[in-house]
Amino acid sequence: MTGEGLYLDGVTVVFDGFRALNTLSLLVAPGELRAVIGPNGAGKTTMMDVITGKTRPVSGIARFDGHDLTRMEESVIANLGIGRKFQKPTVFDALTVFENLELALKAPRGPVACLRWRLSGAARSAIERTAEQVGLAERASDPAGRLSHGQRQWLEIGMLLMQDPKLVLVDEPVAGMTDHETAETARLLVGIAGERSVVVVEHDLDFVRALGCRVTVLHEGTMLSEGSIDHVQADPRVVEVYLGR
Ligand SMILES: Nc1ncnc2c1ncn2[C@@H]1O[C@H](COP(=O)(O)OP(=O)(O)OP(=O)(O)O)[C@@H](O)[C@H]1O
Repeated sequence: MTGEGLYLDGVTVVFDGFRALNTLSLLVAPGELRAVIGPNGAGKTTMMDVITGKTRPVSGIARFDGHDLTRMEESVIANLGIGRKFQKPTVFDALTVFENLELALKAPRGPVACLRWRLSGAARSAIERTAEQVGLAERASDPAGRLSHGQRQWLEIGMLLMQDPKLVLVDEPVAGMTDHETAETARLLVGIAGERSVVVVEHDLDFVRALGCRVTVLHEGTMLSEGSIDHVQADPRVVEVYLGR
């Protein structure tokens, strides 16, 4: 992997005089998997919003592979290769798993281009590879509407992967999942990092432990602690504001 990765330094976001982010700094290396935890209102969503260009900081640096994210439109940032998965999946229930992945594939745009668009062998293999990667190869011809809650989340992660992103942001992926699905999701996310950076916001600490990655704890819009899950769980400041509650 080449490039600078994600670089936030001194990022401050103010809503009506309230500092939702307060000089937040965060470095995520190319290929790194990072978990972000913190109490409600800590600024996790706002941080993701700054990275995708939805929210503008009043000060600080936000860069991805050297590109200044604070000056780019959301669509331009998406085209840089930053993909975001929200909590609620947006898959098409009537289409099969394969068709959902096909739709998400970078295809030529415009009506004429679409008419000429035929699924090439390479595209088909990419779809099959992704279905395998997200544990849905056996379900490729089933309508997405028949998938379980967890499988739908994986399909949406697969749809993001079809765009070949360099950075994937994932918001509370295991909320509402069974224990088995949660364990599988950890395995899936570990598997997709390496080729790309992955930032996961999550409250479920058993799941975060299963990710086996560096953990950043946010509190009141800034970084409170960072390190292995054992390190942050033993940090008295983290216990006081988050774990001890
Ligand atoms: N558009 C907005 N206008 C005003 N205040 C906002 C806005 N968006 C977020 N905030 C405030 O900023 C703070 C940080 O919110 P944020 O949603 O980023 O926290 P979070 O860590 O994602 O919380 P949660 O775990 O509950 O999702 C909160 O106090 C929230 O009320």
